[in-house]
Amino acid sequence: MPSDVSEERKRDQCERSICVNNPHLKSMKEDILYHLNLDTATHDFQKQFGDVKFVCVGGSPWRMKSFIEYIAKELGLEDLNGEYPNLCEGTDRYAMYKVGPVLSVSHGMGIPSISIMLHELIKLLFHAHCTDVTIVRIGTSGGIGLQPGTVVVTKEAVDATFLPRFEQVVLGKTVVRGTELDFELAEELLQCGKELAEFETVIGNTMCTMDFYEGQARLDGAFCSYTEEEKQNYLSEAYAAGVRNIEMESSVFAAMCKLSNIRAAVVCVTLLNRQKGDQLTSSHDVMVNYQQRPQILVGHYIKKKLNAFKST
Ligand SMILES: O=P(O)(O)O[C@@H]1C[C@H](O)[C@@H](CO)O1
Ligand SMILES: O=c1cc[nH]c(=O)[nH]1
Repeated sequence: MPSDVSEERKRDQCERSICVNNPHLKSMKEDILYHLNLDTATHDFQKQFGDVKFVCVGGSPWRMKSFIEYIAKELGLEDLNGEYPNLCEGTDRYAMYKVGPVLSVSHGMGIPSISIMLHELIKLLFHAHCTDVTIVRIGTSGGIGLQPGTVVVTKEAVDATFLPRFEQVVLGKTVVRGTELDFELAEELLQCGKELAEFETVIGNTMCTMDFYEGQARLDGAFCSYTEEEKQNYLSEAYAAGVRNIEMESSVFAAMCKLSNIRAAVVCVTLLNRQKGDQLTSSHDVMVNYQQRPQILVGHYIKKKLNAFKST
């Protein structure tokens, strides 16, 4: 049987429970999620996290704290003292907050950083016996051919050659993984953008790069070996391939969520139009406003879903 068919079957059997595919886990007495400063010996994961249905992740700990404050208010779950403890206290690698069924986790910058966090987060959800979880990356990005402040819901996460794949080196060999996201979820999020009508929301491909400067064809890094014209040609090729924004985590995020059978989406605001420049010149207030947009959109989606659960 081709491996993708058996993988598909395995996934169907899981029925939206979290899939980990590691035979070694069973023989471990305890599991230490080192970078989250959580472990199965001293924490009851099922009790603490078993009710999680929505996970939002983003690069900055500050953004993920502000998201939990926002969603708590939206869901009427505000803490009277305004206290939202960091569940990863004791490590400064990542920050994690929870209100009701919503978990908010920071992942730092770039593929290696989000990948480590996702390994540990996926195991956390697995140990907690969570089911039917939706995970959304709420991030920032550089746009192509879009007004700054536009929110892009990712259709496909592509690499720097515009292909929907993520390459991981395992035991010295390159393993290529698919980066499909949940199309239905992306459509629902786009619809939420339309309902809100507070800012432009579009669907498009997101290019995930290994670097912010040369990797994203910037002219303002410490090194640059190409001309402005070559930069513009590359961005035009990306646009022609359906790319509407560029960031640094979507491909591994999509690949790992797909492997673990978690419904996933990427929603990033564009901070600038890369065809017009490289430096981020908007004021602090404008940047803060832009960063809130994916939070507002995903907050609307979560509220809608929870209201729908209630009425069934
Ligand atoms: O979630 P964030 O805003 O961190 O995502 C993008 C991609 C990189 O991590 C970072 C670069 O500024 O922003
Ligand atoms: O241009 C940008 C802006 C935010 N994040 C990126 O990765 N690129």
